Amino acid sequence: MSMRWDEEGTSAHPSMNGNFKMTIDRVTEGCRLMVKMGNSEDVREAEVLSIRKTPHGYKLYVHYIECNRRLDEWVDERALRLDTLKAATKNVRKGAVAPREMVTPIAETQLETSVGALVQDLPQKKMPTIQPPPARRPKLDEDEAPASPTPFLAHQVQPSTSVPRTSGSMSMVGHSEDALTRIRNIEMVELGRFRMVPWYFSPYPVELTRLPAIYLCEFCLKFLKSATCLRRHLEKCRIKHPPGNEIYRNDNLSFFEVDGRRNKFYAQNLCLLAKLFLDHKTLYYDTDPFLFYVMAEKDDRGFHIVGYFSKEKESADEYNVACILVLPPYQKKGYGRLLIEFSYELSKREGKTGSPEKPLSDLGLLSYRSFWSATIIEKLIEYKTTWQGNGQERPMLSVVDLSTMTSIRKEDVISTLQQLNLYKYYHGQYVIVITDEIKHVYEKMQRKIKVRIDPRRLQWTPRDWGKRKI
Ligand SMILES: CC(=O)SCCNC(=O)CCNC(=O)[C@H](O)C(C)(C)COP(=O)(O)OP(=O)(O)OC[C@H]1O[C@@H](n2cnc3c(N)ncnc32)[C@H](O)[C@@H]1OP(=O)(O)O
Repeated sequence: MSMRWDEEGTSAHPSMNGNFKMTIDRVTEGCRLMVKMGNSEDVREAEVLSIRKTPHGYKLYVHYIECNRRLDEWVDERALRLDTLKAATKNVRKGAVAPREMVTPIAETQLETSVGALVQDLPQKKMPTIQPPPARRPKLDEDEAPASPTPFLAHQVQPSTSVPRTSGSMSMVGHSEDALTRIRNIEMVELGRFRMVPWYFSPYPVELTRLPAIYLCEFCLKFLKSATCLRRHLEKCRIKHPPGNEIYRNDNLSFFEVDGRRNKFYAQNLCLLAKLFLDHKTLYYDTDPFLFYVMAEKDDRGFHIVGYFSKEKESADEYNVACILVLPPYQKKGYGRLLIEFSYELSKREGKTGSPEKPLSDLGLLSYRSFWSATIIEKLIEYKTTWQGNGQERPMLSVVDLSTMTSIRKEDVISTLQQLNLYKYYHGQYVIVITDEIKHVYEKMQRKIKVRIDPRRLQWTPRDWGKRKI
């Protein structure tokens, strides 16, 4: 449900009539109401996830219904359409959200903190105190830790309910409904020459969640609390590329294979960073069973991380990608497609078919659909145009053939053909139909794809992890 703020008219805002004070008191975590979105004139139905009292009134963290969580935001109480309030239907977990009266008002100076044009006017977040979790948590260096030690991660991200897998770079389970992990906790990340506004929660040490920005070494991904600490770190840090073997280089683009067991520090830091932009994954600290394929761009200062995908050393479900990410400054430029293409090149070398771990995010689905379509259409067109059968009839091309040629799992081939409307039931069997229209789609796609993976440049031999110690 969405409407324009203008159409509704600010005069209808309940703050204009006398019962505003009374109504705001009825707003609780879990309730729903119409809210004016921060960066537009749209008004959408939203769920209130958290409420803070500030010297200027209330701030509310809201999730817009049927929208991706990366649009969740802190809004001013004036953005609320209080006359549309619907009481909370589900029980808010005890202890997950601080009752309003327990929240300390935020100092005015803190509210005005801003770092660069990208920073939103967010209050410093004060999380409710939760029992500190058991072992294995990322740590700030001793000399970099804040003077007063605070409980570490305010939340153990590993879900307590039963899960199919309890180790891994990230699990597909645990699209957390916990109020705490539904709230973005890091305001800004500085990585190399970029500043990025995170999309989602990531379990960085709680000390860092109170800062206007956190600073990451772009080569080893160590997180630091200030630009000064980063400067000091950079004087010592000798690494100029991701750890592990460089297994591919074409012009200035490289891929490094990072073993999650041998390079635990890097792998964990990579997962923490990635979680800021991955919503539907839960972070674990056991990176041993994973390999991380990090794509980096080279210049005279070193290899700068662009994105990565992780892959289980041994996947019972034959997944060839666990998590995939392109850092926001590099998104929508074709790098996601390159990562996906690379993952299938690895599968081809392994002589296997593969598929990404489910569920896919909205952007993941778009990217995979686009890659699968382009790859399958390419094979169909190649097949149609290159057949030299010396007058013999062309043999039928099957779904299994397409799957073998591309390493795209059979089910994904079928769903792509269906989506492209190329899979038809004809005379009692399914046949693949290549239309003229699809040739135009193919030409358009070819024009769009600027860079591709060159398989000849891949220096990599698959390993049998079953025989090795993971
Ligand atoms: C298995 C899993 O891990 S699923 C999780 C996937 N990862 C995430 O969601 C993390 C956050 N998102 C990302 O990191 C990136 O958006 C990725 C990796 C999904 C895609 O990377 P990008 O470099 O942006 O993708 P790329 O530029 O190659 O585009 C690939 C296709 O997706 C489409 N696409 C990508 N982003 C968008 C967007 N924001 N809006 C619309 N279409 C988009 C592109 O148009 C393109 O399709 P086309 O060639 O038909 O035009």
